[in-house]
Amino acid sequence: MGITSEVRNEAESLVSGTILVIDDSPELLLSIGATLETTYDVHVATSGEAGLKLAKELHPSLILLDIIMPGLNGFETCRRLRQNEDTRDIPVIFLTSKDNQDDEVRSFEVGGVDFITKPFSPVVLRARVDTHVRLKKQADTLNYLAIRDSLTGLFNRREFDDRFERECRACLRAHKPLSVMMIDIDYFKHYNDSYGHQKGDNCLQAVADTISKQLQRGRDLVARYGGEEFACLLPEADSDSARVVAEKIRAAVVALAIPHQMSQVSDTVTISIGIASTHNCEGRRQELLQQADASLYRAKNTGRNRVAYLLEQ
Ligand SMILES: Nc1nc2c(ncn2[C@@H]2O[C@H](COP(=O)(O)OP(=O)(O)OP(=O)(O)O)[C@@H](O)[C@H]2O)c(=O)[nH]1
Repeated sequence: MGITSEVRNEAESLVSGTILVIDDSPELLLSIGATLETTYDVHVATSGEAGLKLAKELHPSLILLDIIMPGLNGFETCRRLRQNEDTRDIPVIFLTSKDNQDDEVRSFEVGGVDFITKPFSPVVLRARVDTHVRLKKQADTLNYLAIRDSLTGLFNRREFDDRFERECRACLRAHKPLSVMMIDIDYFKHYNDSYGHQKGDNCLQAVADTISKQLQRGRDLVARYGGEEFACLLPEADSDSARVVAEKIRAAVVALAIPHQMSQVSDTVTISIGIASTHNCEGRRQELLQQADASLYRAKNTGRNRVAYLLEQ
């Protein structure tokens, strides 16, 4: 099953997920828990401060947020949730008092998606929570698909370019190096010709998976950059470290031992890798990619199944 159908099934499955309720009233927490616990994993916080902390840890599908609480009130809590990158996309439903239209208007102004009036009807609470959790899952699915390649599940080229730009800025600020690698499967046209396109797709998935597994630092990333070409970004890695990683990736693909009877370098699938590194990527992203490509070209021309690099400049 491909990535697209997997995520679609997930999004269409019965509503479920984690709900965070932020309210200082024990009775209300109990009755909300009793209403939602059969379907959802319900967590509670009794203050805005505790709620902000839990929201970052749990990343819930939805937050139910009381307005009047000691310390941070609901509006301020929501404002802070929206300011934080980790929590800004979590939908918030406010719990408002009956007949307070100002609160209802304000709920939307600070970024709430809905409000429920206290005392609430369990049926209405359930219906609204289900609706917003379902919408959130659909939005997550679309966001996920927008940045992924559907065959391999890796980031797509556009996402690679976006992250490359951000990582360049971060490395510049921290005065750290950065390396990029272009990876290409050797004689892949012959592979398709002799084993068929489906086997070719399986091979691409296996190589993609193997590359991902060799990237161990949290900020390292790999994308499918073209048909049988992958690009890796290694923030804070100089040429020496990038070469170590590249060699590990090359060896791991050899270790897959996928038969390739039409390859002219081996009887199994191999890859070639080109590296470019820099200590100053200011305005040089395109140039770095071209250099990595030029290195890849050299790896191909000097025998394939090898790593070639340009020293950082
Ligand atoms: N199965 C499959 N093949 C693909 C996909 N995308 C690109 N390809 C194939 O990848 C092959 C790339 O071939 P070339 O660029 O000629 O290079 P190569 O045969 O790998 O030779 P070298 O790179 O010089 O070692 C082409 O035959 C494309 O059809 C894909 O999604 N699935």
